[in-house]
Amino acid sequence: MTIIIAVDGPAASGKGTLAKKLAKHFGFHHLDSGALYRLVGLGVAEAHGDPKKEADAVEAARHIDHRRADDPAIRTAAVGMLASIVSAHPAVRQALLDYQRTFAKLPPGTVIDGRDIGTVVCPDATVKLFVDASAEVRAHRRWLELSAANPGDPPDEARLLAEIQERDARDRTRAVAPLKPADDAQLLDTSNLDIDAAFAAALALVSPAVENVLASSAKG
Ligand SMILES: Nc1ncnc2c1ncn2[C@@H]1O[C@H](COP(=O)(O)OP(=O)(O)O)[C@@H](O)[C@H]1O
Ligand SMILES: Nc1ccn([C@@H]2O[C@H](COP(=O)(O)OP(=O)(O)O)[C@@H](O)[C@H]2O)c(=O)n1
Repeated sequence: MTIIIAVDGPAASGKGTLAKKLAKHFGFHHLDSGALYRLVGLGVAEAHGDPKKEADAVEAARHIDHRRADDPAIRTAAVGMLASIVSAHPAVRQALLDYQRTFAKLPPGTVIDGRDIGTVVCPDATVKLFVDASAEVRAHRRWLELSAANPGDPPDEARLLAEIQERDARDRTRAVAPLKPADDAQLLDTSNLDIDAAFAAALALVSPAVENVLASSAKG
């Protein structure tokens, strides 16, 4: 039985950082589901389509190039905004569902981060985390990240905060798979935790469930 750790949360809450570290710790596979939506957003832009048009967004979703998941071009605030617009189309979410669910089953375990992993993609996940932090803290973290990636042209922090708030509001209020904690998710606020402290807290929350499954599969 594959162990699935679902890590959801709003923009720049640190869910990707925690998901990667958890995957490394347990020797599990990691999927950044947000990268899929970012690739769709980028695909629409490159095809000169309209992200608000479901047909344009679905076309891009059917042709995403997974090899570009590490492309820095998808990490910009502008592509984050496009991702949030295309991800509100039900048919786009549907087009990406099979890939995520197939990935989730890779043995011995997977860690997937996103917005709807614990609620829609993997409602039966072994354990679910919902990572959060204040909007100001999240915008500052994203500012540090984008400034480091592009020191010659750092983004405006106030604008980043506004964009993150706009994106979160859209993600939280969309009709399909809105951003919200699953009923059985464990909440982790990282506003006052550095990366090491957040990881220690995340590990303490998920370890009991993971160890439990590992112990019962060892017994056979
Ligand atoms: N607890 C934390 N304290 C300080 N910085 C953090 C923390 N968690 C993540 N970061 C940094 O904040 C930025 C956004 O984190 P990331 O994991 O990409 O967030 P998300 O996946 O939720 O968008 C990254 O530069 C990351 O290194
Ligand atoms: N499982 C997911 C993951 C991302 N998304 C969408 O994709 C956008 C970009 O996601 P992301 O995880 O890369 O964003 P950040 O948290 O890294 O800023 C989000 O704002 C959501 O609109 C989603 O709808 N469902």
